Amino acid sequence: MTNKPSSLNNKSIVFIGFMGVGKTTIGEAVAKKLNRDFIDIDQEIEKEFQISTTEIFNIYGEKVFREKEKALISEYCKCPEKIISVGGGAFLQDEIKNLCLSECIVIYLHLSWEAWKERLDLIIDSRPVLKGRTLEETEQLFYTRQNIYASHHLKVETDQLTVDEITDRIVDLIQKTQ
Ligand SMILES: Nc1ncnc2c1ncn2[C@@H]1O[C@H](COP(=O)(O)OP(=O)(O)OP(=O)(O)O)[C@@H](O)[C@H]1O
Ligand SMILES: O=C(O)C1=C[C@@H](O)[C@@H](O)[C@H](O)C1
Ligand SMILES: [Mg+2]
Repeated sequence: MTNKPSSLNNKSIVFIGFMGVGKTTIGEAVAKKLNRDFIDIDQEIEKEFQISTTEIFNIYGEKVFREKEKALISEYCKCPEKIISVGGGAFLQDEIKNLCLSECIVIYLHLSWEAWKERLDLIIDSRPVLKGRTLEETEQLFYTRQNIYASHHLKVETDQLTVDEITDRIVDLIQKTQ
C-alpha cells in the first residue's frame, strides 16, 4: 500500500527497509543535499550504550535494544525537518510504525533479493539478526520482513543504482512532492 502524502511540508523523513538496503548511506547523503540534520537510530542506540549493536544484543538482549529503539524513534519523529534512518527491524513494532506514518514522510528503500544477497558479506558481521542463519533462512526473513515495510508513503527501487543516483532521485521526489 502506498499512501501518497498531500504535502511533505516540514515533516521529517524516515527511511525504512531491510538491513543493508542503504538506509544509513542514503539517509546521510539526502540530509547533506537538503541541508537537514541526519539521525541514524542504530547509531544513536550505540551512542547511548557506548557499545556495538551486536554487544547490546549479546549483553542486554534484543528486547532492551527494541525498547531503546522505540524510545528514540518516538522522540525524534516528532521533531521537524530531520532525516531519520531507522533500523531494519523498527517497523516490527506497530507503535513505531504508526507514529512514523502519522508524524513523518516514510520512504521505503527497496532492493531485490538477488541484488541484496550480493551485499551480505558487507553487513553480516555487524547485524546480529543475520548471524547463524543459512542463506535460505536469510532469504525467508528477507521476504517475511517485506510485509512490515508495506505501509509507507513513498517507495524507491534501488537495484543497480549508485548511492548518488538514488540520492538524486529521492531529493527530486521530495522537491516535486512539496
Ligand atoms: N546503492 C548502493 N550500491 C552499493 N552499495 C551500497 C549502496 N547503498 C549502500 N551500499 C552499501 O551497503 C552496505 C549497507 O548499507 P547501509 O549500512 O547504509 O544499510 P542500512 O539499510 O542502513 O542497514 P541497517 O538496517 O542494517 O542499518 C554498506 O556497506 C554500504 O556502503
Ligand atoms: O533488522 C533488524 O532487526 C535490525 C537491523 C539493524 O538496522 C539494527 O537495528 C539491528 O541489527 C536489528
Ligand atoms: Mg543503517
